[in-house]
Amino acid sequence: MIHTRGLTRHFRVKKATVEAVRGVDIDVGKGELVALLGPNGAGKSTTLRMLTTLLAPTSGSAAVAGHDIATAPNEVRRRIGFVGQGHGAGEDQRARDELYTQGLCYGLGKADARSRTGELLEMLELDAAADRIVTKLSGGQRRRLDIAMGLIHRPELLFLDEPSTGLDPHSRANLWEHIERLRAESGTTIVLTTHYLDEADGVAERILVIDHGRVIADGTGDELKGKVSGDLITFAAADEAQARTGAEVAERVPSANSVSVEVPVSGDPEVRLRVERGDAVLPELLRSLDAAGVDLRTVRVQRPTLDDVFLSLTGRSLREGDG
Ligand SMILES: Nc1ncnc2c1ncn2[C@@H]1O[C@H](COP(=O)(O)OP(=O)(O)OP(=O)(O)O)[C@@H](O)[C@H]1O
Repeated sequence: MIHTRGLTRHFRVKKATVEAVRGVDIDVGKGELVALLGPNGAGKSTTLRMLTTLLAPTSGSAAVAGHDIATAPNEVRRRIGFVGQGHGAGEDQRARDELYTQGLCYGLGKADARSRTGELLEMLELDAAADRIVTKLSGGQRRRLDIAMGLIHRPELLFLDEPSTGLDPHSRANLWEHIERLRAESGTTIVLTTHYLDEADGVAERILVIDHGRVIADGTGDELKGKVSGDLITFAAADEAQARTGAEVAERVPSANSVSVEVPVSGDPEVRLRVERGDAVLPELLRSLDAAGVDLRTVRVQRPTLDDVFLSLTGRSLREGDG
């Protein structure tokens, strides 16, 4: 559905060149739900704008929905839907009219535009809001209306640029339910951008991690996390001396690395270590800590997160740029 090779976009800003996207190769198959994950300014939106023919690449090529973005942009546009970061819907129309007009703009006949409008209002649970003026809709309803607008012409491929930004947690969860249902019902291929780790992890089947204009990792959430060295074990001891003894014990765990002791101003001192398989080493570690007389307060084993993945690839936390 998408094949890009060496896709690149530079911007001239005063006398400097901003390399927003630097030689990106992306392959997305039919029916996939793929997230482009990266911090602000990574090049996600610029990539999407090129794939949707809104922006010409500086170099490289891309075929989208079977057509070349440079030589057949109209063919591409006919087959895709794009929901950008702003609102697509106007201000003073009713939601239903907005959708219907959009259908006519895309060349649907009147009867088809009317029935498609009804279908989408139902699918995105906008029935109750259908006769309200667009500006009176809630943030979540407005975003769902944007998505309905992007879907009016039954595109094979839908691009969503940061669809949940600005929504409260409840509306975000609700939006994702709708997107997942839409996919299950229509098989639409979906490519979205996000800088929310939990969203990429929870919703996407495949994640492309983007940083400084390049794809630096590509895989399922589990595959990406599997590349990070191991699980994190954290245990709290009754006092600092015991925590230090605990850290010495932890150092002897065969696969242990990055053993550290953290002594918070309030609360119990903690020992952290990375191990290959947390569940496999925990029984022996607990026995050894007990034998060394460490009075344990709590123990946690955490699988790596996507933030650990990003940290191990870039040396920076994605959360630092999280809005
Ligand atoms: N029209 C433009 N002119 C100049 N520079 C631009 C333009 N559009 C984007 N950039 C720059 O290109 C880089 C990539 O921006 P882009 O918007 O693609 O990032 P992003 O990953 O989508 O970030 P965000 O999550 O903030 O939308 C940034 O440094 C941005 O400032």
